[in-house]
Amino acid sequence: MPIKTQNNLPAKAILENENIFVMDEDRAISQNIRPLKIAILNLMPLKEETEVQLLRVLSNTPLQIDIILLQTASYQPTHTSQSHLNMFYQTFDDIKDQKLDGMIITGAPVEFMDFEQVEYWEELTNIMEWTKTNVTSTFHICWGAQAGLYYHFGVRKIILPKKVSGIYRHRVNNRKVQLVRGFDDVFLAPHSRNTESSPEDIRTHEELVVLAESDEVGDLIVMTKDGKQIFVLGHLEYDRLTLDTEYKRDMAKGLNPEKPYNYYPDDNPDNRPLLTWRATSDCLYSNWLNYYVYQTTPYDLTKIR
Ligand SMILES: CC(=O)SCCNC(=O)CCNC(=O)[C@H](O)C(C)(C)COP(=O)(O)OP(=O)(O)OC[C@H]1O[C@@H](n2cnc3c(N)ncnc32)[C@H](O)[C@@H]1OP(=O)(O)O
Ligand SMILES: N[C@@H](CCO)C(=O)O
Repeated sequence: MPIKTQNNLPAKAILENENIFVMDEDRAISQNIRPLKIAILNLMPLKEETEVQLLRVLSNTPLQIDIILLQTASYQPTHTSQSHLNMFYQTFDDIKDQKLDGMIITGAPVEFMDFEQVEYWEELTNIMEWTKTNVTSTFHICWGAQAGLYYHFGVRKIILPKKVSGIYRHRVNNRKVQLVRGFDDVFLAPHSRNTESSPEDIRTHEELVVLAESDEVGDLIVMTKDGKQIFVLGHLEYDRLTLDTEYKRDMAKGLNPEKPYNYYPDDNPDNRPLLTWRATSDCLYSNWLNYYVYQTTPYDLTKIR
């Protein structure tokens, strides 16, 4: 660490309570290194929750990170207060003349729409196109990953017969690749989605490599061979209770959801879920920041190609 954000960002206080923001500004300045510039295009409706989750995983490295929070301009979010957005968020227009070391494009609950129906699709595709020349490595999550695979590689999105929700077992296909260095042969990771990116389309594209997959729910980690684009089709950033909240929300709506798989002790929703994916999540984000961002990015950002 440390992560540099505006001091009054609520996520900062939450993570300080977890002892995450451990280095003070004076020490950070005395280190005399260039902080990494990482933008988070936050497409999730519960933006503050996502901020906490992503800042937590990004903070598990010795690197200094400057965070830029981005919202869409062509779609105005409705579940995050305007004052929070005004205070902490910028739009693509504000930063498009900069170069960045890394960018994260989050998930979004728009799976059932065709990509082109999503109100900010044109803006998102402009951003994705821009990342190819202005960002060292871009990390896409869940719907953001499906959208990136579709935009960059034409990988189709397929609606599943029923929602995938739970903690699934995955295997690593090639542990020598740096993104999964330090992973165990098998590991657990959350998924929460009603769609998947076509496994056939992914496998027929020679630029794409599948690094981790599950017999039950398919692909989890896909990347381009050059590491410039990472696609994570699950939610390793999720908190202990995120799937629980989604399940109980859908119960309350009368949607009769299935219990998240392999999640509650004794499969009983009254029991506190065990956190079984945090070490993997920390390892994945640290590997990304280290090998695909820090070791790859030029000291002079204008030299990104
Ligand atoms: C597949 C994945 O990537 S998983 C990630 C998504 N998961 C989550 O977001 C989990 C948390 N979300 C939730 O629990 C719910 O979405 C809630 C409770 C926040 C809101 O649910 P509802 O009120 O039923 O949905 P609502 O119709 O208001 O739209 C929800 C979100 O869908 C998105 N959305 C809806 N319509 C559109 C549209 N036409 N274009 C673009 N985005 C849209 C927006 O992100 C919207 O939230 P926002 O306006 O705050 O950005
Ligand atoms: N994670 C999402 C899936 C829907 O896009 C939810 O259950 O809210």
